[in-house]
Amino acid sequence: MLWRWGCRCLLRVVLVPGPSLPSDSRRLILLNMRRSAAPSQLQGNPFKKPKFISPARSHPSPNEEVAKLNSDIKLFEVAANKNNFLQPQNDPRTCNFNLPTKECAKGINHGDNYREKYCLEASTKTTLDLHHTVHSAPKEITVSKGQEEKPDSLVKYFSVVWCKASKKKHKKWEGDGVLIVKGKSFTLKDLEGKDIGRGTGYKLKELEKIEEGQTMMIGGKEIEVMGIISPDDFNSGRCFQFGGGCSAILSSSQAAKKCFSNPFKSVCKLSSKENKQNSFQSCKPRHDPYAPRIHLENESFFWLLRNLGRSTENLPPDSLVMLRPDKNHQWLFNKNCFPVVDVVIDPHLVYYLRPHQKEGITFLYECVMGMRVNGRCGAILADEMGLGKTLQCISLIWTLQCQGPYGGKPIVKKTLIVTPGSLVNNWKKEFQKWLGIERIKIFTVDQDHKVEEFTKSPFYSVLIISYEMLLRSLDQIKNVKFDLLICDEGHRLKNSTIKTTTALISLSCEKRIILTGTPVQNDLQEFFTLIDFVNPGILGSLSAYRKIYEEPIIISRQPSASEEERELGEQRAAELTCLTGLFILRRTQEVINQYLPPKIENVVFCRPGALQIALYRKLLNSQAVRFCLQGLLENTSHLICIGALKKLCNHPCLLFGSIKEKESNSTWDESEERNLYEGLMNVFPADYNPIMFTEEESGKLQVLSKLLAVIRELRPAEKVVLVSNYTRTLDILQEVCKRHGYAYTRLDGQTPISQRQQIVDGFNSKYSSDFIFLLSSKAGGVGLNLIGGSHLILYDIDWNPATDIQAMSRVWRDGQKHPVHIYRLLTTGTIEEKIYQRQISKQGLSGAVVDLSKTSDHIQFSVEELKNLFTLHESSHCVTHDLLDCECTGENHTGDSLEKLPVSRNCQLGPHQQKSDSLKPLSMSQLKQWRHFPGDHLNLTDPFLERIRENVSFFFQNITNQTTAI
Ligand SMILES: Nc1ncnc2c1ncn2[C@@H]1O[C@H](COP(=O)(O)OP(=O)(O)OP(=O)(O)O)[C@@H](O)[C@H]1O
Ligand SMILES: [Mg+2]
Repeated sequence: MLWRWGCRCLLRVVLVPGPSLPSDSRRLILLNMRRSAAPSQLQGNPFKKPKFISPARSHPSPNEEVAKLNSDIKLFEVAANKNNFLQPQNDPRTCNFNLPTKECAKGINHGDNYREKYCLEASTKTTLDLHHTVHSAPKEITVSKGQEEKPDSLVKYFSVVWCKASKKKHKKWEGDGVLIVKGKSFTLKDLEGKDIGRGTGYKLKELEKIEEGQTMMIGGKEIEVMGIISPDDFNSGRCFQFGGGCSAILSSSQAAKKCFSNPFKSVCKLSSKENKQNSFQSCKPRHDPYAPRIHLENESFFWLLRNLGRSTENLPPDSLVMLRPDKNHQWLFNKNCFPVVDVVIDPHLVYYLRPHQKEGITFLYECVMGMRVNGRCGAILADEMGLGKTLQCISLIWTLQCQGPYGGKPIVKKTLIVTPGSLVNNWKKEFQKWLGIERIKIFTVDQDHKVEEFTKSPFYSVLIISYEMLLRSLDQIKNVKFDLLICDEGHRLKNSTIKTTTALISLSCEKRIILTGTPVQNDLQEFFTLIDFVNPGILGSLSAYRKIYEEPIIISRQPSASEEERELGEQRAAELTCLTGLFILRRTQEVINQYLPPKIENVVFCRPGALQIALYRKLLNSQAVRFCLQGLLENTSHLICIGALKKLCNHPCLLFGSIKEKESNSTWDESEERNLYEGLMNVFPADYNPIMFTEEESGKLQVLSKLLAVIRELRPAEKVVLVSNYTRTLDILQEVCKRHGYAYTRLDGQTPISQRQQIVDGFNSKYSSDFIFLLSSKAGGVGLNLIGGSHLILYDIDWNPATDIQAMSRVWRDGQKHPVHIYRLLTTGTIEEKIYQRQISKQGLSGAVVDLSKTSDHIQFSVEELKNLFTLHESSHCVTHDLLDCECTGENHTGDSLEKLPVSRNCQLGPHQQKSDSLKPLSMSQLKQWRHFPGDHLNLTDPFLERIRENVSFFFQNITNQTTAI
């Protein structure tokens, strides 16, 4: 009834008191009052009212309460163990109220019926029943003086609202109360049971007529009768809990419904003390789960829901509501029987989230809450680069820090984020970008800000630290109880023996998330380590895992595998995918393509300079290379040869410098490198000075120089990210910048962590005058957002495709305003082409990106492979194109139709990609579909390529999100 009266003005004629009443009460009163000040009128949610503590009984200690609750839970547990938990439980002390049926588990979509049935009624019953058992009736009310000798039937109880008597036209009710009418007297009590008004000498006849809506004066107070209270509700004290108004004439559950019928009016904001007192009372979602504010951009979220077996009917389209816990979950995690409350993502964030991010947050929430795999709280979010893994995590942290499904209690107090050094401040920045500086207090660890500061202060809830610092501060970190652990770029934990992994494993935090854009997929043992880190023990012991999964899968993929072995391996792989797929999520770049500008990727085959060719020949004829090819040298000798050839491709002066360095070394005479470098110095001009290097000496440097010039000329407002794996090479590129007067900035391994974000921000700023960002891919290849640049030039190639893919993903990301141009420079016919071929065929074979830390040191080469590596193809325009078996004559081939071939970038485990119809590795096939043409082709439409063609033997080009003008 309270709600019905809630917001209207009342005009009432009230009773005429008898002559013995005080004069102010004796008048006939015309009341016209607003009723907004009484708590019952204000809040709507009676649970927010001050709790009544019976003066007749000392308040039970928290322990008593817990003991009581525990015994209740035990009852429930027994019932659950007997598989009875779907049957209604009539014992009011048990937690039967909180056992939703299947419908409940549909989760995200709670229709009205559902809300009524499970959220409101059940939750409130909990509260009612528990209060019933904890508090006894306030004796001074039921047996107050002068009332004892009269039978209860003569006593009547009413719920009322009251205010001081006044002649003001618009009055406000000041509070809820309980009116006790006995014989000819009234007593008015407030909700703490205190007498606040008395009156005697009324006519019995009039007293009998008191009814709902009636207003009257008593003891200097005006009151309005809201409803009748049953003796039971009065004796139990319940009427004092709920403002009297909802108890008497409504059954408890009805009352509950009423009290919850508008649960979104205000958000519970209780102080910690109040929180304790009202632990069963904060049962409203923090945000409106039904608010129609935003529109989902596309179908993918609905698709996900359907895939998860959830109903999409009546789905509130504009709010993001997390799955409600099912009965099992409640049984495991809701030991205190708190009412179940919707967890709703902050609409402020939802407004910005992409559909795949909403999906991702839902996924992460369900994982860390242990809803996807019973009792396991780990997840791997392996979205490709730039999909906003950071925002998804921030949304999760913010949600869990403020909300929870049980009584709304937050799930997470402290979060630990471990990330590569260059991203520590990026995380902080992202927190500020999405949540501002007030909502969450972030602490970042660096030289000047130690972990101790975080541990001593209750102020911060999120600690962001680099992997390196984590090792140094492990002891202090272990002293903090973190509820959520996020390992960014977490593929580095693939090795269980490295210190970082053991350190992180040693933390007791159960909810663990690994973020990675380049997950380990090809090495099953490393895969195990990552899985075992987030969900310890889920795959059993390592030895069991090897027997059950690893061995059969590996055997099945060998060419000699029997049909039976192949089948078994595929089944095991499928099983492993199925199990781990519950807590691994990977989406590819395609999901955000529509939000990004066009991307023009180019592989540019640069003709080597004359000096390069002469030196290359000499190196290939060296004793060291010959011995390598005969298998006569130590295992690692070929690596020295490969290293020398790679340096030469970047620039001959690098090779010159390293020979000079070696020669000055005292061990030079016995050095293996002597065999490689012998006679090489004679090939350099006699007066060669590496400091005075020229661009003409390196094919790639010539192309780079022209490329920078044309970008500067055609797009003066655009900037370039220039990436290399080597700092020495970066030195050369830096020198080129200086010579041409290009403003630049640089980030490499030597850059202090504390300065890295500043450098990135400076470059991204539209006010920055920097034209070039020199980036070491090892130091800053992962995670950085360099959207200030719209041209990215990958100057050299890495054995590991993941390293290059990571680096190339720095500019084509959310926030990029210009079409993005990516240039991968390779020296034609050299080892660089071979590495590229290996990269793409390896990708194709595995159907996955590979582990970032794999370098050539880990690669085993057969003699055949070494022969191929150590061959210079001087007459080919492009060896890679020659290998493609392309029917084109090399003249502006527009590529095969993309529809012809399955384009799968699925990086989960599963049936081997070789099963694909294509006999060729997939990526090679994909490359064939790119536009390709020789450098001397007549009609180059791309103005940038047009300008560099002189030094280029061949181009491959692929355009994503093509619009008209590039
Ligand atoms: N919904 C969004 N709307 C606008 N910008 C977004 C959105 N989500 C993310 N971004 C921005 O996109 C950029 C890339 O996000 P983020 O760094 O989280 O990517 P990531 O998935 O971690 O990639 P990586 O694997 O490279 O680290 C950031 O600048 C981020 O602020
Ligand atoms: Mg990232």
